[in-house]
Amino acid sequence: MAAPSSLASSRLAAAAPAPQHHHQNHQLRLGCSRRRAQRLVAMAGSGKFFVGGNWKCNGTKESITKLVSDLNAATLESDVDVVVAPPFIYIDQVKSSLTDRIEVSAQNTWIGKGGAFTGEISAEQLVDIGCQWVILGHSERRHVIGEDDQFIGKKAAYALSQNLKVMACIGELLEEREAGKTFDVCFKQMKAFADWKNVVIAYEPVWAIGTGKVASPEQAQEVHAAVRDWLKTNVSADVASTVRIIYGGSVNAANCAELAKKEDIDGFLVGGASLKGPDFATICNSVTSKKVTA
Ligand SMILES: O=C[C@H](O)COP(=O)(O)O
Repeated sequence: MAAPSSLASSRLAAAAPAPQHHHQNHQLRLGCSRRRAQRLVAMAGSGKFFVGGNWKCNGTKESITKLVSDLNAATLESDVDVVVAPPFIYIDQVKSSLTDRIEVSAQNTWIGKGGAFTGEISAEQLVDIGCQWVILGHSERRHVIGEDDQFIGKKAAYALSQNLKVMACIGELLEEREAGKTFDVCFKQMKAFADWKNVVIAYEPVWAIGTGKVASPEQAQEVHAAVRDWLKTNVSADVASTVRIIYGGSVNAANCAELAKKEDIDGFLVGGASLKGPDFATICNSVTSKKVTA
């Protein structure tokens, strides 16, 4: 595997915590190469590169009008699925003004059917306004709001039952990585999700989110490969070979190309850089780096 070549990537990788050591790493990587060859065949036509923009709790009517305008004007490669996730109150505005080329996601949803749940938004309501996706299990909901695996798993099952597609987020805290628990944490979080059809997995190490300390391509690839291996063992070879595993955490226009070259990185979930239309378009178009090495 090629090391990051640009100065920017090298600096960012150096700032990140040390890679996870795993005694089966060599076998894992050899296995992944074989899996990749199968996966490209299985994914043909349906397993596009995927980039999501999570706008989090940012924006105003004015700034979102500008962002949508920039996105509408962007030239996007044809072989990338693009989704943006505005705050709830702007979804309708975005949905009605954004090109159909880009799908729209919520950042959360209620656990079940709507009703007397003050402040919540149901999956049925999201579908009603044309929203196609929902982000679930994001670290800010796990670690700031306090959502646990069981709650997240139920939300995912209900959202999928209502025909929303799901970006399912997993990822370890810094102290969990330093304790060598990255894989265990991610696998435990994945057990909460039962149905993998219409799910994209977003590996987002918590220490990399909003910190500028992006995971190195090797760090991200290592976890993505392990996640795929876990799916093969615990779900099915078919799911393992077709599900998209995207990386999130301080992805930007400068570091996306090196990350995209890794065989098990199928795209990105982008926070801060998704608020700038041209930068987000550059990240979407990093699929061209993927094609060079695939
Ligand atoms: O959902 C997106 C992630 O939390 C990444 O955010 P970030 O790109 O600002 O680090």
